[in-house]
Amino acid sequence: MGCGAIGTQIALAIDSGKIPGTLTHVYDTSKDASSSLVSKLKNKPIIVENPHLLSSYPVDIVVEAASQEAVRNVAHSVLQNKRDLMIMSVGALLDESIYDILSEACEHFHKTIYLPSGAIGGLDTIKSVSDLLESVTLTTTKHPKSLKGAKFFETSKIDLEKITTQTIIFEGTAKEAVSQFPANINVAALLSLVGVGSEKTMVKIVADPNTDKNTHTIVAQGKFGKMSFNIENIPDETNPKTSKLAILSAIETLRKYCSSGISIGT
Ligand SMILES: NC(=O)C1=CN([C@@H]2O[C@H](COP(=O)(O)OP(=O)(O)OC[C@H]3O[C@@H](n4cnc5c(N)ncnc54)[C@H](O)[C@@H]3O)[C@@H](O)[C@H]2O)C=CC1
Ligand SMILES: O=C([O-])CC(=O)C(=O)O
Repeated sequence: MGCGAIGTQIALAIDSGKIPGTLTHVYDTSKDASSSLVSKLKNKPIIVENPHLLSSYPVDIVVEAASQEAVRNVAHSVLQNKRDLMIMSVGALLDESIYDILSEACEHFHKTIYLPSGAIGGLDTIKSVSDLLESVTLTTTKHPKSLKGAKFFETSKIDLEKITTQTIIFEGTAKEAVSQFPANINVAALLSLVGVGSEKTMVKIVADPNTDKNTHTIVAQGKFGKMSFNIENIPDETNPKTSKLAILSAIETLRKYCSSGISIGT
């Protein structure tokens, strides 16, 4: 579900055998996007007419790489149809009612939702010390063009076109960040879910016209000590909002899902 930057690369990884699975069906609200994806593949999946059909076939897992709205509309029915689900638009899960409904559905239908680490690392360590955490902060720096189109700019006076030096665009909680920048800061949602929650995880978003990277800096402190994690991601060529690592992390999660053998890491 979602045939953009992430969905296309996942499909190509299945087609090339890197992920040992079969891609049977795809869906995108844009027919051009789904047709363009299918045209790139040797083994052609069926394009379905509505997203609920994806889980009506006997598949093992449905992969969401579309939008928070797609998660809100389709995630529950996927679990109800007894399919596992991988979610990239993790920001949708910061709505507690959605989180609770999906979490209960996982238990009820004995299914799992997979959230790849996306564009960051360090989630394994933060997860391990979660009971001892006192603070978690995330600073994300992107080129202004990678922040374009965010809901935040509908009401803000900041004009991205006029930014000439590093400028702090937003400072606040992960909850606010994810609602104002839904396509930019899913990583804040991931950090919130494994750490101190979305009201206590603090986020700073910086626009830097002189960078060609999507940089995420995480600092976590608590009764275990202090850790910091910095990553300078190369953005995807087709969608500069999305880092190459987010795509690779989705591919690795699915590769692991489709493989047996030794599993390394927390
Ligand atoms: N967890 C993480 O670390 C990361 C998550 N993301 C998120 O993953 C999602 C996909 O990212 P990209 O592939 O880079 O985006 P993209 O914009 O390149 O592609 C998204 C595709 O989904 C389609 N789409 C949008 N709403 C839809 C819906 N309701 N149902 C079906 N299709 C729909 C669009 O037409 C588009 O073709 C986005 O929500 C993005 O914010 C992106 C990067 C990192
Ligand atoms: O890919 C990235 O650098 C992060 C991103 O867009 C997100 O978390 O939504």
